[in-house]
Formats: sequence, structure tokens, C-alpha cells
Amino acid sequence: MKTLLDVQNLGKRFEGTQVLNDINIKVTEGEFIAIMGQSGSGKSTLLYNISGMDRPTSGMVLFGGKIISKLDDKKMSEIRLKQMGFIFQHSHLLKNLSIRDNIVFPGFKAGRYPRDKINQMADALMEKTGISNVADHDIKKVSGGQLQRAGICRSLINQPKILFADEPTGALNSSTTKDVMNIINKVNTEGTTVIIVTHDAKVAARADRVVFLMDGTIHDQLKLGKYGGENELSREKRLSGWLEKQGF
Ligand SMILES: Nc1ncnc2c1ncn2[C@@H]1O[C@H](COP(=O)(O)OP(=O)(O)OP(=O)(O)O)[C@@H](O)[C@H]1O
Repeated sequence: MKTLLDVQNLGKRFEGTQVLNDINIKVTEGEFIAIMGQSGSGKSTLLYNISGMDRPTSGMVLFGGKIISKLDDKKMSEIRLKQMGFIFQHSHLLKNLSIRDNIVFPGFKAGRYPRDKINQMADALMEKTGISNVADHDIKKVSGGQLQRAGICRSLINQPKILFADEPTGALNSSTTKDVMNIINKVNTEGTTVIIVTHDAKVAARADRVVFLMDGTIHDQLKLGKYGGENELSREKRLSGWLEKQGF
């Protein structure tokens, strides 16, 4: 399989504090990676630095074989808009716009397809994630789970190669977490590479590989293989045993 994201000797320093140190990781096309670690270990910082939301202070990041960590803001924003999707704990949808308008917005901005086609793609995404019934609702009038699904639809409207998610289920209850993770696993099965930061072992158990960060370095990695074949409980057990060894 081809390497999509290649992180080489990445370091990040904030005002005299070295937060990430010598991070090396290769992510292959179609892979699903979960990043775990104690609070403050540098998980979100790593996600921001490998996705071009922030710049590393040392090392480099290659995306599709091209160095992206040294691109100017304009070029980086274009790559983020057209080739990457982002989901956060809170979906940050635009107020005073409907769910549908929020979802099509980055599609219109990227301008890769005519507006009719983008509207059709938004309809298909809402159908797939079960929010067609609230498509025209104001974002203040839907549930947290529906908002998060809308955030997922928005992140997918430009058919990104990779989806970055920072605690996407952090504000959801366990049943909605399961629904959202089912969607993310499906998107991954259909070919989108996924990198997710999570505190939740049940969420991380959905990934092919779990990376454990400690004090800003990769402490260990666990290969779980593709989700779906193995019994869910035994997979979670394998992960929790490994996490215990990491002191988590
Ligand atoms: N913009 C910033 N300026 C200065 N320090 C920062 C900045 N962003 C993060 N840090 C520091 O970097 C360290 C790692 O933060 P980060 O948010 O990446 O950790 P995390 O593992 O995601 O934590 P959590 O699980 O609590 O979200 C922390 O000590 C944090 O205070």
C-alpha cells in the first residue's frame, strides 16, 4: 500500500517548551489510526502539526509524497479544503445557517463541482448519516449527535483523502458514540484514511493501529488490524491490556 502521510523527525516547541519530539510515523492509504495518551502528552498538537493546521518547529510532513510542512498558509489552506477533512469535539457549524447550508459551504468554496452536484452529494451524505430529516433545520434546533453527524458530512463534502478527528465523540453519549463511530468506520472502509485522537478505548478499538504518546514521543504502537472481522469484545480486551501496560 502507498504511504499517504509521512511524518519525519517531527518536533514542536512552544515558547521554550518542547511538546513533541522526534515523531516518526508513516500512514498508508486507507489506514485508520487512533492516537492515545495521557492528557497533555501532545495528541492534539500532533494532529494539528501533521494536518497543516499548525507548523512543526523541526522535521517535516509529507502528504502524497509532497512536503506540506513548509507550504505557505494559502497553499496549505487549499490542501486542507480540498484533500483533508476535519472533525472536532464540537462541530463548529456556522450559526444562522441550516444543516444543509453548513454541509455544502466548503463544497461551494472548493468549487470542484457545480452547485447542483454538491447539493446532491450533501443529500447522499445526510441520508447515509441519518440526518436527512433535519437538513433544513437551524443548527440550534438539532441534537448534539445530529450536529456531529452534520460535522462529518461537512468534512466529507470535498471527498477528502484523509479525515482528521480530534475527540469527535468527546461530547456524545455511548449510544451516539457508537453510531458516529459506525459512520467513521464505514467512511474508512470506503477508502478514506482516518486519524483520530481519543481518550476512549472503545473508540480507539475501531482503528487498525493505535499509537500511544508519552511526553511528546511515540511510546508504543499496537496493530489491531481491520475492524469488523474479530469479535468486538476480544478486540477491546486486547487493547485495554496493552493500554494498561502503557500505564493508561
Ligand atoms: N498553543 C500552545 N502554546 C503553548 N503550549 C501549548 C499550546 N498548545 C498546547 N500546548 C501545550 O502542549 C502540551 C500538549 O498539549 P495537547 O493539547 O497537545 O495535549 P493532549 O494530549 O491533546 O491533551 P488532552 O488530552 O488534555 O487534550 C500541553 O502541555 C499544552 O499546555
